[in-house]
Amino acid sequence: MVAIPYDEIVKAPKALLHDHLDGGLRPATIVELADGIGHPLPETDPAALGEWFVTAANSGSLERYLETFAHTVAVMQTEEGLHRVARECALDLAADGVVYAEVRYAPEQHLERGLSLDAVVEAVLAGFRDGTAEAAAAGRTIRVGTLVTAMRHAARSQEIAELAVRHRDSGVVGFDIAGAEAGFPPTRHLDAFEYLQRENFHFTIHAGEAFGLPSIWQAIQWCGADRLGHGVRIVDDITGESAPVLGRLASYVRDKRIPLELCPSSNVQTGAAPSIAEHPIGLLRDLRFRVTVNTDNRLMSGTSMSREMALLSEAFGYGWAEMQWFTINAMKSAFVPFDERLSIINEVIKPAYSKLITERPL
Ligand SMILES: O=c1[nH]cnc2c1ncn2[C@H]1C[C@H](O)[C@@H](CO)O1
Ligand SMILES: [Zn+2]
Repeated sequence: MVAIPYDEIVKAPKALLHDHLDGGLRPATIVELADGIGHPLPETDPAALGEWFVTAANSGSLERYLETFAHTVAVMQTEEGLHRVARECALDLAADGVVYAEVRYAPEQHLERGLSLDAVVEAVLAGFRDGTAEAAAAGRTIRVGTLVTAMRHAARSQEIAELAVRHRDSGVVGFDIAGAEAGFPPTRHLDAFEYLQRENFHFTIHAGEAFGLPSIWQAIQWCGADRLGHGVRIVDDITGESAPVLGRLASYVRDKRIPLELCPSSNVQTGAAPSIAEHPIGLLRDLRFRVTVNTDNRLMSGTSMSREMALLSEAFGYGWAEMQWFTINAMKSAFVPFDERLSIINEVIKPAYSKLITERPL
């Protein structure tokens, strides 16, 4: 089985739908910003801090994995901090060959030093605009859309949904709920989802990661989610080894082409999958669910979009055709308008992959 070399994956265009802004900081930036505000860190050497995040997040439990965010959220409490983190995020994704990204974060977690919700959103949007412009000037075109997240254990989702809609014309392309899943079903936030539907807005819901089918069912059938954040436990509704049989929910998800935002490394860390090689992405792709590949938290997983693709290529023997399929699936499922999606597919993704397939068949 031949895997695509990592360096070549970096050069190929990739689309990313599920990446947390507060899960993707550069370790050196955390050290500098933490120093400026007197926030104590477990490690002060950037390389050691990067390793600390990955080790601490390797807990096998979503709840413990989420505890590591205390150190990133702490340094994202000022306009300068938020702007810097967003700018660097756009630059890092562009350098990794990501041409389209939706990056999410929860504004309600960034109010500790007196910022308003709107000020948080504006600082992040400005950071993305500046990072995107710098990347373009260096010859790397990336489009970054923001998803505004509400925390599922809190009770601010209606307010956060309204915040997202208020900024829809300046870069916020969707809404999400995140945080611990068990005990916090998506239906707690039904008012917010119904409001978003009335506003013709888009949303995804973290579901089917640390909790199973009931969470996915509620996200889709009660809340009307456009996509599933993770959704990996949909495999619990698929039986039969040699000839898979889909239950009613799995059939519905596949029939309706509901996008699954799968995050292989993150799923291994939180215990949602035993290993990359045994990750349900193999089965779900074979069954032609609308599978997309994502990073979730680049810092906590020590990963990147290229690394996730490389791991899958090694584990499943995926070549350019599969990588193009994942990338087009993501672009088809993006929350930006149809014409923008189509132009990235037809003018950026397809030409690049046909060149790769011809010049370097893999
Ligand atoms: O994979 C995840 N599942 C649930 N919640 C998550 C995941 N990754 C990050 N979060 C949380 C922690 C962040 O502080 C928050 C907003 O980005 O979302
Ligand atoms: Zn996530």
